[in-house]
Amino acid sequence: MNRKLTDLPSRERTAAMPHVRFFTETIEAGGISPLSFFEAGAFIHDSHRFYWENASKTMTLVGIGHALTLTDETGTDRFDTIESKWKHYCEALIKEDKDMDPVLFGGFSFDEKRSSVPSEWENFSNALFAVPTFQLKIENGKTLVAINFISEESETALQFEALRKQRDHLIHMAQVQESITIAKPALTAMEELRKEQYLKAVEQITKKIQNGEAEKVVIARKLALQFEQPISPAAALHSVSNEQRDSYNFGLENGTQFFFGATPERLIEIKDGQAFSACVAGSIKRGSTAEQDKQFGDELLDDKKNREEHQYVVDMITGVFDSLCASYTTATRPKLMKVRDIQHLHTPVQGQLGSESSIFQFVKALHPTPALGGVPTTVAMELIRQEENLDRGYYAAPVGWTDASGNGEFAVAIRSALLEQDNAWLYAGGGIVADSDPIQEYEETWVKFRPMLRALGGSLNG
Ligand SMILES: C=C(O[C@H]1C=CC=C(C(=O)O)[C@@H]1O)C(=O)O
Ligand SMILES: [Mg+2]
Repeated sequence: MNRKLTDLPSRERTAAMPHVRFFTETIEAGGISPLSFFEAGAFIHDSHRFYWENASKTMTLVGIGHALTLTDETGTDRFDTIESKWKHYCEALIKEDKDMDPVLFGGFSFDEKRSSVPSEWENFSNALFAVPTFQLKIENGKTLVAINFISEESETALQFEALRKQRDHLIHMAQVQESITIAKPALTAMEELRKEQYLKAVEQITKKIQNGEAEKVVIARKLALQFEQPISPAAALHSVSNEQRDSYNFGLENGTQFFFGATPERLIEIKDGQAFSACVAGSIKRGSTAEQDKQFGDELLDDKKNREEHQYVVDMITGVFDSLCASYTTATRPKLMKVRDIQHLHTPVQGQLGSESSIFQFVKALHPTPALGGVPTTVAMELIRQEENLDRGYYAAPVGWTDASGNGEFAVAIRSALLEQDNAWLYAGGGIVADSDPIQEYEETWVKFRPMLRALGGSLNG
């Protein structure tokens, strides 16, 4: 194989990292349903799968099995840790021109200071990323399947041949045998956890903002759902893929747990030297008629509180682009972003990448944007820890992928849920500013729970 070194800037090898060789081999396959491939993967590599569908529906990724797993226990340096580990492996990559880049897919925790209170997120470290053993990518009408294989050994031909056989079996199952389980088990219980504490927190935070202790703080809350049967991750993905045609639909499997969602909010996309982000903050529900929908949208565009909530996000993201891009452009005023269950104020930002700016540097500089944290960021983070007192886990944090060439895309994992067998935890929050009203913010979180309630079969009426 001709060795093609990736052109990532070389970085001194992390001493503790093993000396490895990173093989990848791509074939073009006939039509494969990504969800059938995901489903078939359960028979080969249960508990180590991922799914990604971009919002524009131009690219779908499915990962089966872990050729490489990267985690972070430090918390504070989780972005740098994953970036340096990934660069180390990329430098060992051996690929031919016909091969697609291996992808690294995963998510980060929202907060480096994890809650000491036991929570459903205990089995998630501060970052969980994987290079899949079998990687399906559907883009530009092409269906590509790659084998990724990392080894410290010199003789790997037999292992690679065995992987080719598994790959062919996986493709055959996905094309011929698997049908997606779309059954939605009946909901047996739904609990609003600590509703009164949430309302109290919004009231307290609003007062603190009025007293000048902060300008904006996002406060979230949680629903706990119980079902008659365990929920199939493939069925959950099948629902969001059909119902949420304008969102990033994602799923990350970790043992018996599955974190998935349908988020409208891009954090950063890097493609061929261009950087793209989206300021999404300020919300109103969809109307029940086209006329009412337009009326609500116009109301949102003219609403002082929501425009203020939105502007904090624009100021912060354009500030990051100013520092990491050679140049950037943005819109002078927000437009409406209408997705299935809600409409938002939306200001896109686009820039020409600066020479040393990587996707992980953007993720580190952007997270948390004021759409998920607040202003000032450090003050808002402390107030979230004190008043919201919820282990957000990977909710509202960056989730997405990058490849060996520095391209990639991350969204923020809102409109999301964590599944474990017959349990589900759903998360939703909202930006609190001086003019916030606790009941209106509470109602807004019900609108944001809708995508996951719809996908899981819960009542949409709050
Ligand atoms: C924090 C959430 O939404 C954020 C993103 C868009 C609009 C928001 C809002 O209007 O409050 C929030 O900043 C969530 O959906 O849980
Ligand atoms: Mg809001």
